[in-house]
Amino acid sequence: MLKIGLTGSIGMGKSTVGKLFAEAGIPLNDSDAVVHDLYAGEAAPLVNTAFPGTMKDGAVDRHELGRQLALDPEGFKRLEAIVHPLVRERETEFLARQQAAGAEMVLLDIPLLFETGAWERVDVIVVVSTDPQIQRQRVLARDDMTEEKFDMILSRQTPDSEKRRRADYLVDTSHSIAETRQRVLEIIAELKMRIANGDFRNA
Ligand SMILES: CC(C)(COP(=O)(O)OP(=O)(O)OC[C@H]1O[C@@H](n2cnc3c(N)ncnc32)[C@H](O)[C@@H]1O)[C@@H](O)C(=O)NCCC(=O)NCCS
Ligand SMILES: Nc1ncnc2c1ncn2[C@@H]1O[C@H](COP(=O)(O)OP(=O)(O)OP(=O)(O)O)[C@@H](O)[C@H]1O
Repeated sequence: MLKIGLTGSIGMGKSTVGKLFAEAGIPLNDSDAVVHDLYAGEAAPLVNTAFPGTMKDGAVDRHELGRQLALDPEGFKRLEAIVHPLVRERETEFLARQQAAGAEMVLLDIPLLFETGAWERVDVIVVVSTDPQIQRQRVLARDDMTEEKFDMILSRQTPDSEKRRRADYLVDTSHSIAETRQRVLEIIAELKMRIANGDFRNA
């Protein structure tokens, strides 16, 4: 089973591209979605112990957590020590399920693919990118986003230039969704060909 790692900096279009792979029939594990799910229950008491006042009705209040982290960015280390092992467990379960189902390839959407060393456990790296102006425009258009928060998140992520350099495949999201979908289908077709050619030792 081929493991494709999907990554990209904030606002580059990673989630959108992940969905396009899923629509094309590739099983997807979305780490940001897993975090959302964990915050809705399982992880909430743990996060609240480390960051008092961040639990509301049994779930993590992301706005309050984001506010506390903006005041103390060092807190990310404590938060990641709680969240990342749980995310990793869910990923392992996903892979076991897909392997049992006989999937030919799967997509792991991991925003921090390079930062956490996850790149070492995937077979192929797909990086989603666009130019910095489009990225900034997209992100600042979101509710609950400020220049400060955007800059803080960017500063915690591997630079786009390095991501592009380390990519096996690049998806440029500067144009229409239709063009992006074409690119995704092209990558899938090429990977299927490479699997058939025996290019990957794990697939
Ligand atoms: C800081 C939090 C509360 C902000 O929540 P919010 O809903 O406002 O933003 P969202 O989760 O959609 O993330 C916005 C962007 O920041 C990126 N991001 C999230 N966490 C991190 C991090 N620890 N380091 C760098 N970038 C991060 C996301 O990939 C995305 O590009 C939230 O992102 C969080 O709890 N992060 C810690 C968990 C984590 O490390 N997630 C990364 C994927 S496993
Ligand atoms: N060709 C395109 N491909 C992908 N996204 C596009 C494209 N054109 C416009 N967009 C828009 O750009 C935004 C990208 O958001 P998306 O949530 O996919 O980014 P992300 O990289 O996953 O962000 P984050 O890292 O914050 O989770 C969406 O609003 C999407 O509709």
